[in-house]
Amino acid sequence: MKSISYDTSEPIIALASAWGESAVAVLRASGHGCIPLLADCFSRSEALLKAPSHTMVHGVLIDPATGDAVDEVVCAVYRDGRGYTGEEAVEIFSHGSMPGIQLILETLRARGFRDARPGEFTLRAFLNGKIDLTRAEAVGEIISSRSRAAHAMALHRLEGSIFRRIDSFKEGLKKLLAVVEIQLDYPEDEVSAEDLIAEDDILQLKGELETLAATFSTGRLYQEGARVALSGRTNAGKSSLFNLFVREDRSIVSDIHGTTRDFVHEQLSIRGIPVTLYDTAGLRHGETGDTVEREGIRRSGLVTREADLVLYLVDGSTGVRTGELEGLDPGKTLLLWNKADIANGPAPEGFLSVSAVTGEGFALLEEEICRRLSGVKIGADEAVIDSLRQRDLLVRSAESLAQVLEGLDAGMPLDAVTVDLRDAMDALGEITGEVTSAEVLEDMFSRFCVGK
Ligand SMILES: Nc1nc2c(c(=O)[nH]1)N(C=O)[C@@H](CNc1ccc(C(=O)N[C@@H](CCC(=O)O)C(=O)O)cc1)CN2
Ligand SMILES: Nc1nc2c(ncn2[C@@H]2O[C@H](COP(=O)(O)OP(=O)(O)OP(=O)(O)O)[C@@H](O)[C@H]2O)c(=O)[nH]1
Ligand SMILES: [Mg+2]
Repeated sequence: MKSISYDTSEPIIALASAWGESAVAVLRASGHGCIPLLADCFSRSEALLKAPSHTMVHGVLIDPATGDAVDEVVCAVYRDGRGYTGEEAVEIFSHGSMPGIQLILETLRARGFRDARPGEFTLRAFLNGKIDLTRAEAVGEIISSRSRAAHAMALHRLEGSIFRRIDSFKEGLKKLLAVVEIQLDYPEDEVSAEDLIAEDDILQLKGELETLAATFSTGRLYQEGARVALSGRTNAGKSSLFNLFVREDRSIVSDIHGTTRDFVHEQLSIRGIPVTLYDTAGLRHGETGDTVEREGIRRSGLVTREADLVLYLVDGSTGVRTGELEGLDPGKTLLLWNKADIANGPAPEGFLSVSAVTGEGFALLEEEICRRLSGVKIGADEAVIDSLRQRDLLVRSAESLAQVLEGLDAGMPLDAVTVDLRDAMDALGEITGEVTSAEVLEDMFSRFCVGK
């Protein structure tokens, strides 16, 4: 545990801001002795050496080999045990010039810094006990978040929401294990596992683990988004509804059947869920269009098949054609009764009434899309996971508890049941990083960006 194939005591350096021209760039240096190393190539060497933690020093970086100025910078100083990495660190705010950044990196490499590996600053923060693994993962998740909702959820995790949940699960298990382990020390007392372990407690804990594991699909949804396709016969109003969603005249609308020839798509956000919305070529029954239209319909069919949710529009002024709803997958189809403003009658059972022209029913439609995609409603302060690693470990922990319950039912001896209890505990320990192999750490942090 905690033995990584590269040296975590060496001073490291990396560009922390994006690689490119910018107003100001940030370079991070971390590791024992990095302040004196930098002071050797700084115009105000004494000021840097004496700077208290969490203060800034302005000066000029100088190449000590030549005495040439490298760049005018501001250094932020973090003393041992403080700051992000929990070790001596300096952030250099330089001009955001690409050749300038390269020159700084070269100068510092020559002074004994080595280039940081991806995620190495965060790895050090973990190894130095500044953050647990759920928070370390949250840092990566914040950076890669693709929607505001995903960002807010990841920030919540950085603030410790998952850590606290796991910790409370661990507390519950710890109490159970304490009782059991005392008993194991006195094998002469004949107490059965069933007498010691309350099945209800295990059942409840198992349920909570499964509930948290299940939030993974929500976390993924808000991060990766969903594909939603508009489908239906020609002239049903798909392109009109598409334009209402994207709030511009993106797709051509006309009363000519077969106006949309090829699918069109746009990115949008529906109640915080990133959605790729597709407008497709309308379907014709009986009559066949020209070859271009047929190819458009074929391509649209592929889009519909791949979609997570299909909004199937029926023109409410002409109604449902016989057989037109056959072959739709009810699991991922939302039936819409469009043109409610001029429809002959109310929406039939199972249809949601909307009008792409007046906007009637649109808010309800958005709500229904959100409900259908996420399945569950997530409160603002609820913990949601977005890590496959955490999900798998939660499932493993819950499975171990299932084993405990089976063991109790089968009248298994106490020591056998204890093995499963301990495994449930170990899986939780892996989530926060108390028991984690070097391979897991290397794998996790290698997916971070350099400089993080
Ligand atoms: N300049 C800068 N901005 C940054 C970061 C950074 O490392 N540097 N961060 C990196 O991701 C994020 C913020 N994370 C940080 C976490 C801890 C500390 C820190 O100095 N902690 C002190 C306590 C400070 C206090 O008293 O509030 C400590 O642990 O001693 C700083 C930034 C985003 N912005
Ligand atoms: N009154 C009314 N007219 C609508 C509504 N939605 C669409 N229309 C009209 O219906 C006609 C067809 O609309 P489109 O959005 O082009 O229909 P489409 O489903 O994309 O048609 P294709 O691309 O041919 O498959 C247009 O004249 C629209 O103005 C609605 O809710 N109410
Ligand atoms: Mg169209």
